[in-house]
Amino acid sequence: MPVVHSLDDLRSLMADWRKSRCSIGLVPTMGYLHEGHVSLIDRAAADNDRVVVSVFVNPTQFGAGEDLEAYPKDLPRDVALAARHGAAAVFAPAPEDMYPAGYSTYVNVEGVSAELCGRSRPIHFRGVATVCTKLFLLTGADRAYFGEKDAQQLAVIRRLVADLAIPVQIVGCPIVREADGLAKSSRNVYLTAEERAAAPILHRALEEAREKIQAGERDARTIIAFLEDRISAEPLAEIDYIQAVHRDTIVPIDRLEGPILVALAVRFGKARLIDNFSLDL
Ligand SMILES: Nc1ncnc2c1ncn2[C@@H]1O[C@H](COP(=O)(O)OP(=O)(O)OP(=O)(O)O)[C@@H](O)[C@H]1O
Ligand SMILES: CC(C)(CO)[C@@H](O)C(=O)[O-]
Ligand code: BAL
Repeated sequence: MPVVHSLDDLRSLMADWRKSRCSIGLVPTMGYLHEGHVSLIDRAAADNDRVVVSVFVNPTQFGAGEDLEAYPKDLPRDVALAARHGAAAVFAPAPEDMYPAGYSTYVNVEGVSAELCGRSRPIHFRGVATVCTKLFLLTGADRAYFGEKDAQQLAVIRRLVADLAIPVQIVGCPIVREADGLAKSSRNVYLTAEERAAAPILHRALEEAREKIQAGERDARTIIAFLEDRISAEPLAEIDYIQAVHRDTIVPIDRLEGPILVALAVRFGKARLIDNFSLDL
């Protein structure tokens, strides 16, 4: 399976695939692949003739003081895993090829980027939208696969391709979890043993909140206060945000009605973990 580093090599490989009338699935990742990524690759391989997995720790989505340098990497392992799950190529560009000297063009998806992670990571979604636009244009993919763990990212990408009329179908894939409910994340490696043992509180609390809503609770503040109480009782947890929003527009809501997303970000030591659930009410 080819590992492509340059933009020109990627373009010519995609042109070959197109010439053979193959449909193309794209799975954008930052590498250090786990079962969450694998579920996206499996789905892409089931839906498309060819799958390209991108592995790129995108510098423009990291703010000052975030973990850009520390982000875990293991390209040989990623390549082997992607190949085993049916990928036909891995695209692993260098930052200076994606952002050469003089680079000045960014994609800003307004509104949907503002709340949740946008509050504490103000430039994050500009970087995500920019790199994803570039990946969509470079690959000409028919479909691109994103995890529901990053629910706001999924909403940003859906808005982006609708607004810019990019002809790629965006496919959302369910959250893959550890046996104790913790959402799989490359950043889980930052957790100490004590923090790892405490982190499943996020999923437990979200499940309890979901049950309350399913039992009829419709006041968003009640649900958020419940989650704040449950999570702040864990001494290792430091809440970044807990919010209830409309799932597509990411606008905060007071009443839990329609397509809702209840999402949180919580720090455990060096790891900032995100999780969520969504319901159609
Ligand atoms: N547990 C998971 N279940 C489903 N999809 C996931 C999961 N974790 C990541 N993904 C998806 O994989 C894609 C690439 O994500 P990324 O490489 O940032 O992995 P990550 O584990 O989420 O990393 P981090 O948590 O450190 O940001 C994204 O679309 C993301 O939503
Ligand atoms: C979509 C993405 C690969 C863009 O860098 C990243 O934000 C991620 O891994 O979710
Ligand atoms: N999965 C989102 C990538 C990031 O946190 O930068």
